[in-house]
Amino acid sequence: MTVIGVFALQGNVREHLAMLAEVGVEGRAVRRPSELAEVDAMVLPGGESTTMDKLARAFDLFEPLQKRIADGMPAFGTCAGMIMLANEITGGTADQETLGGLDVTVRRNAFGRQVDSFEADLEFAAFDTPYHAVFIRAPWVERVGRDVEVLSTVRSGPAAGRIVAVRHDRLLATSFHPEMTGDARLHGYFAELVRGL
Ligand SMILES: NC(=O)CC[C@H](N)C(=O)O
Repeated sequence: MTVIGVFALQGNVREHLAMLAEVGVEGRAVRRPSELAEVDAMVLPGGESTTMDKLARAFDLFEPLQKRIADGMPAFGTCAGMIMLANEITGGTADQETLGGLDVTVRRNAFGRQVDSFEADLEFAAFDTPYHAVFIRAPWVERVGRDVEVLSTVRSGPAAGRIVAVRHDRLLATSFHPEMTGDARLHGYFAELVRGL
């Protein structure tokens, strides 16, 4: 039975667990290395990436997480979670570190201060109908490596063309919060990826 952990030191943990339940996967909150050792994959939620970085280190989760990801554990990073997975970030604080693994450069708070949050309908090749996405002080992807697949971009407005969902092998990342709108299709997509291994 597949078990997907949710990084539970910060962020919308309950909402992600509810989405995983909806797509028929056992979800489990992960706060300790011993809990990480028991899951097949991880969701890294939104929140504040600088705080997540510090908390992960304070709870001795940073290195075990980094190692599991480097060893091929699937991970789904959303918003701050996307930042945590990125190999490279811009707009970070001087001492901010990421777990890495996802060959992209991500710009933090990219959509500008005046647009703290917004919603947009996105197209995904894997879905028949648009996916309604909620962005909160969101990052965007500025560079993608050769093996990274762009899953979705903003369709209109000043940020048109900006990359907001990517997949790199077993790593999936979105700029937005897929746990907030009741649409479990991205969690379903991730669960399929994990089950297919
Ligand atoms: N909603 C979010 O996760 C915001 C991300 C936050 N701006 C960061 O840089 O970590």
